[in-house]
Amino acid sequence: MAKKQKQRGSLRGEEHVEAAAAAPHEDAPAPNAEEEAAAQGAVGAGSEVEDGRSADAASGGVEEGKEEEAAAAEEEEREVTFDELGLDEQLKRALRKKGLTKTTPIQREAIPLILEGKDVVAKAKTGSGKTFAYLLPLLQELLKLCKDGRIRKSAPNALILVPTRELCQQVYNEASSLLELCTSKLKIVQVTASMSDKDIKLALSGPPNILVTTPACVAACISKGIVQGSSIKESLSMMILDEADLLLSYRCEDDLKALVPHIPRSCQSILMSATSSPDIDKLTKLLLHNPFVLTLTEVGHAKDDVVPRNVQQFWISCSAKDKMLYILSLLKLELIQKKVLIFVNSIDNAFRLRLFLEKFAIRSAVLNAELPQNSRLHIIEAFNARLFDYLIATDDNKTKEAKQTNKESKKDSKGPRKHLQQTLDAEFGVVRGIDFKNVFTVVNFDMPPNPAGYIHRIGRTGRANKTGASISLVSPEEEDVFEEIEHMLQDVEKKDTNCILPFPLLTKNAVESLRYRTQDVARSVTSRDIQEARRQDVKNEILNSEKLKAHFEENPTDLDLLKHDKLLTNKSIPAHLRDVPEYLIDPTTKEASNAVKLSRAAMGLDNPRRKKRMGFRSGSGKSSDPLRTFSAEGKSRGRRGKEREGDDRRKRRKAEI
Ligand SMILES: Nc1ncnc2c1ncn2[C@@H]1O[C@H](COP(=O)(O)OP(=O)(O)OP(=O)(O)O)[C@@H](O)[C@H]1O
Repeated sequence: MAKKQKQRGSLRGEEHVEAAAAAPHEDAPAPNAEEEAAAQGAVGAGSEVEDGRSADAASGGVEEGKEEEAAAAEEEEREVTFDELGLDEQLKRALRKKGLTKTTPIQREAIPLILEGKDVVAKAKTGSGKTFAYLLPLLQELLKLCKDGRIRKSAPNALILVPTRELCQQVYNEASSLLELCTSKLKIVQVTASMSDKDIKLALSGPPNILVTTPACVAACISKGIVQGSSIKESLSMMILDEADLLLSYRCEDDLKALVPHIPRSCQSILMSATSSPDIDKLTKLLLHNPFVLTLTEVGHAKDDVVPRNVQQFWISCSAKDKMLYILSLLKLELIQKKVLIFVNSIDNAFRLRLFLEKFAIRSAVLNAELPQNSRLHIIEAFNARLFDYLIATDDNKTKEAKQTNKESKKDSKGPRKHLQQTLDAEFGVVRGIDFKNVFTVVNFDMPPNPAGYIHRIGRTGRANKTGASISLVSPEEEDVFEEIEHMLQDVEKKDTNCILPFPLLTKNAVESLRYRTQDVARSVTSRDIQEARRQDVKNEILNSEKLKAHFEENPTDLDLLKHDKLLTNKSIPAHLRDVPEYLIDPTTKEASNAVKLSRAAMGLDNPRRKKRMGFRSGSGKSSDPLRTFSAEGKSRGRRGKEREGDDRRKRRKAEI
């Protein structure tokens, strides 16, 4: 049962439990103390990042009962293993096989409550392991119903609702990877609005035990009669609202309201969220019954309510037009740790940045809402597998461009399609809950529109207790939102000091030494180049996406065959742009850059065997290259098919040269 929960009274009739968090679990592949020190020396020189627990002790305030509090904190920080939570033997075995033994704080608190059958609202910071916190008890409950022969079969028994398709895929993958390791079988499917009604019907025939989907998609299934409301009422035992703080921002309210009449009173509902907001209260009232509210903070260190303690936050003040210069300095002088996720606020900016970096031999990929879904998933998986180090992402589908393109695509939808129609996916969300693996640095090239956006962006690093850093490039026009973010962080930390520190490793000299080259190159990236690159990228990705879909389903580890960071232009890069001459780098910058490299080596990030250990195959040769063996005719081809393939291959080689 949940350890050391403190009853904090009642919140509008709900039981409110505040559970203090434990120390970092050892299972998370966090760097060891030396690595950590090296990393901090590199990125955090001169910073005042505190240890959560000592800060907590200092700010504890109340003299009385200090000892008691310390004892309670010690108990709270005790590591709890999955074995202690009363989980089913097959789930415990599956977790062991995945190398997971110790729970994260949210898991050790939420799992027992959910296993008791309670409705639970769980709020815990990004990357804290909320997915397993609900998946494990959910699977346990369904395995038990199956075993007891009490499973009802007219519709899915459990519904997991998430805001975006990317999250559907992610949750589906997590659950499937556990189920594959269990002996009893449960059927899980994901359906999204991108599927045809026929495919959805097929997926739901059976029916599955678990359905992972978006509120919009499930509402559409009910209204089209693909799923009968009465069947849901008869079968549904559990419903999860994951990333609940984002569900309403994806305009899901009406869809969720449409679902309410079909949810049986007996259904257990769980709501997971990374932040608190009025939206959460709204959803709680709409869908949960007298829930336990779990709010996870790091033993009184409230800052960790929103930003993980292991993430150091920095900022750099610069004009909007100097941002290219600053990002180039950070990357080219190797002052930040890879992998790097760079956020921009528009797709054009993303391509402008990609083209600009490319001219300095820095390869990156762009992730945005106009790419086909398969490509987006491949990009995320390839980035996770360390096949490239820099990913530029637009994180919001409510950009000016999105509104405009959506309007245009509606207008055009009946007419013939000229060229390639670029539609933005309303269910797209890059930042939103995506579990990017091993991102060390998040860069806000453009500042997010609000503090919530900042929290979700920063949450892509420092996941599962790993070390991370964030750097925000703040122009004078963005100072208001930056102040808002700082105030929000100070408010939760209840401190006057700034949580976001000036980035200490980039000197004025270092920046100025690159100015001359940067200005020239930045000017050479024209709007026409950007439009062309953008159009070409979508076109390539659509082709790749269709061709490779089936192949990747069968060979999920062949990711490196799809190069998302391929050069957009085929001009060769002059040597003076490719390498920064030694004489331009001042001694301070050289020292800082060496420290970053050292810390990278200390963390084993340069070790090629590491990739192998992660289970990813390297280029597996011609025969398994889907781009070389695919044909529009399918698997069995005659001579004509082979000839055509040969032609394609020749053409492709030509195009690649
Ligand atoms: N007990 C554990 N030990 C080690 N790693 C874990 C454990 N539980 C989860 N993880 C890993 O931690 C990472 C983050 O987990 P998850 O995506 O569930 O976080 P989250 O709280 O849902 O984050 P967000 O709010 O950003 O969506 C994942 O890579 C997951 O595999």
